[in-house]
Amino acid sequence: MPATPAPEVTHRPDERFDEFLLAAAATHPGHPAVVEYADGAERVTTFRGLRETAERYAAQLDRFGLEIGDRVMIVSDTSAEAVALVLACASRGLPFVPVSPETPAERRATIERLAEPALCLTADGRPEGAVGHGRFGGGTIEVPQPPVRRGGSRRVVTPTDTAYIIFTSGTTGRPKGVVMSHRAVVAFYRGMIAEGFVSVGDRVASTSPLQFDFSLLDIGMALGSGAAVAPVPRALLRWPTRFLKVLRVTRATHVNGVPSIWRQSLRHIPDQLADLPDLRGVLFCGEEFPLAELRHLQRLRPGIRLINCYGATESMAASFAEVPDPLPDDVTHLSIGNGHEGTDILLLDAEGASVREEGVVGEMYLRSPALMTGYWGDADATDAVLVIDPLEPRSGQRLLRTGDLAFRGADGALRFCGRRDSQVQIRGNRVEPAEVQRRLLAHSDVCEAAVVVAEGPGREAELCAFVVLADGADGTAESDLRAFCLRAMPAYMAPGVVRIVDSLPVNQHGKTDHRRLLAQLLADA
Ligand SMILES: Nc1ncnc2c1ncn2[C@@H]1O[C@H](COS(=O)(=O)NC(=O)C[C@H](N)c2ccccc2)[C@@H](O)[C@H]1O
Repeated sequence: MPATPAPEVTHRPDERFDEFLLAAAATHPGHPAVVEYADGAERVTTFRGLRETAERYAAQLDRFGLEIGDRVMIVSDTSAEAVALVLACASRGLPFVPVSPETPAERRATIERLAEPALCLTADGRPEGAVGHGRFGGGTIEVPQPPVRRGGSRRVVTPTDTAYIIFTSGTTGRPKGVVMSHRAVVAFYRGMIAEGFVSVGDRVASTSPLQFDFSLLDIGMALGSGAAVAPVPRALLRWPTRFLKVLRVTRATHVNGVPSIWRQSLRHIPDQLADLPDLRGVLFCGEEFPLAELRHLQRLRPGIRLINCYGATESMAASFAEVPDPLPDDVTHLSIGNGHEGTDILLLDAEGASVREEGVVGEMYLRSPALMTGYWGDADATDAVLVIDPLEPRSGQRLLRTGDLAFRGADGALRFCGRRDSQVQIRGNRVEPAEVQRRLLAHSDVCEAAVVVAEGPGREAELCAFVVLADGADGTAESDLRAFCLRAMPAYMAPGVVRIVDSLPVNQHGKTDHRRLLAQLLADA
């Protein structure tokens, strides 16, 4: 008798963010919703427990008489309590603004100045003095100096109201607040759930900080499917043996994260990675996964499902593409697909005309119901990226101009090939640093590479490469790597500087930190 498929979760149209995430509480109340790692053991919060805690927090929030649209800043990593508070805020139409506890005080103050939250709640017991500052935990909220009630005119929360604001780095140094409505997030969640990555009973390990929308993807992917999210404690993530222990103890069936989270395990404890009993899916995003590392992961975990998720915070994400297993040796670029269900990614040339030919590079524009409302308090920056449909301007429809370059493969699917704004002219020739990085990664002795552009007044732009060699490849010199590039690309594309280093710095989101590499270069100049 074939096993009857586990009954999936039923959703209804235009659910609020919290209604979407708690839908499974109606059909699977006793199932795990959040599985935390606590002192070597798992601590389970069921969907019923999560809903009850969210209701307690909502009742606590009601005491402050806030108005729909008032912001609540939440300073916490992902946890059952933080997810419950996020759900409570969403149920009252209070946009949450997640900030990591390790955020430097100055940046947190900047975000607070921009967002002007009515409440700023931290997870730990630190008593906060300022008005509206307080703490949350165990279903209670304590604010020594509550905000002044301002009364208001709003009546009900609508799908176009703001669910959250994520502050991400802005090129001008001023953080940009990405405003996401209930409708946009739930539209994205529906598109993602339709891909069928996880199902009831699965456990999705989440490795991104709550302030990074990747964590919100993990929470939506898990809870929206009736599965559990298993937050990996930030302090353990950087130790491969502890990271894998968390995955083992929480019985993670799926792990979501940026590519760099796998680097140390692949290098130093591949056998432990091979032995994890429950792992059957990995979703990665945020930057390209070095292909040698990806192939290594496939060899260690035969049959594992690898998903390349592409997208920007302005739409949470945009596409999912399965990595072929095994990844053919001649593949140099991973497919990012053509947009998840309900979206379409256009490829346009500099004149705004569609690019259809295979292999021709264009810029991606995203047509989607999951687009952000705009940047918080910055209409000009919003208009620069939410542009009128270039194919039909009369409609007034807005598309996200991604700033990302791609080309179509023989299968018609898109391949990411760098950022428009990272292109540089070297001796009059256009160069995409990502292409030089990819060439270096193709060297069998190279396991990590990054290419930055050193430029300044009165000096030629110069490509500088930072390379981490694979274990045992000590004989390879910088000159060998430069010669390797020259064998496949014109001289102006070969990096003028090649630095062999022990590791590459990553930023707070786990992505290669190009700014730090540049600073290193300038400091040594
Ligand atoms: N799979 C990729 N290959 C290659 N370059 C990529 C890729 N995913 C992004 N990127 C790059 O990262 C940029 C977006 O950076 S971001 O705004 O900080 N957001 C993120 O990185 C995370 C993103 N919001 C997200 C969250 C949750 C799931 C998926 C994606 C994109 O515009 C791309 O340039």
